[in-house]
Amino acid sequence: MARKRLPEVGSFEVSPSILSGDFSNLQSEIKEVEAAGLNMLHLDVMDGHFVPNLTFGPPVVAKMRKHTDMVFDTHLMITNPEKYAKPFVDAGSDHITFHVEVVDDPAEFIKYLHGLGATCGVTLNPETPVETVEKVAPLCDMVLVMTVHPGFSGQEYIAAAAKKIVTIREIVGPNIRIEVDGGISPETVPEVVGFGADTFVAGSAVFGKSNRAKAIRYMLDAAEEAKSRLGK
Ligand SMILES: O=C(CO)[C@@H](O)[C@H](O)COP(=O)(O)O
Ligand SMILES: [Fe+2]
Repeated sequence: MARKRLPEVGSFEVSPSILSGDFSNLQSEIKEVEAAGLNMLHLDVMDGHFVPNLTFGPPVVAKMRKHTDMVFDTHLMITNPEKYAKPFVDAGSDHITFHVEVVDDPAEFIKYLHGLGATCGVTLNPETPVETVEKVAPLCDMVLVMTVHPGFSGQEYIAAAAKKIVTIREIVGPNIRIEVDGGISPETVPEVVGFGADTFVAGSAVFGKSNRAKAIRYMLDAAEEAKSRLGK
């Protein structure tokens, strides 16, 4: 089967974060969410410098790549994304999200990522003003809004940070995905759908549950219900 690409806008997508999965059993964790019909897998890359935690690098991505055609939605929480983007793409990352806080020329970097054949996204920490992504968000394929301080799964959703989605939706219009990451669950999904998000990263709310297919269904149902209720 051909490798998937970031889905066009028009659908709600759950991108389950493998950070909450069982790292000793990656193959079966991936198969379970793929069998539930998901298109994307969220890979949280941490360097112990930009964030106070460490996860994995390109060799692990290459091993995971052998087991799935899902879009590898790679969230680089690292100080030097310019240095490591290509090794991740070579290892099988389809989509690269970088933090605006650590890139000097985001527009140039977006051009570079597209040149590597990847789709790309910019993201910003909860305390980073939305103005920092104003110029470059429209150049991306998806914008990621952090609703926790990056570094760990299982943290509480920060509603004040989620409100930035409204402004970002105004900036990018309807044709670019807005992904939200941190504390996303069937309880918080309705609010972010109301703000304009369509792509939901979920660690604890998917891999933290024993029945992952059911957890994913709850999340997508909550999004669809919010959409009809709000007439979106
Ligand atoms: O980027 C991060 C954390 O830095 C996230 O992707 C988390 O892994 C999401 O986990 P939950 O908040 O959904 O448990
Ligand atoms: Fe993430």
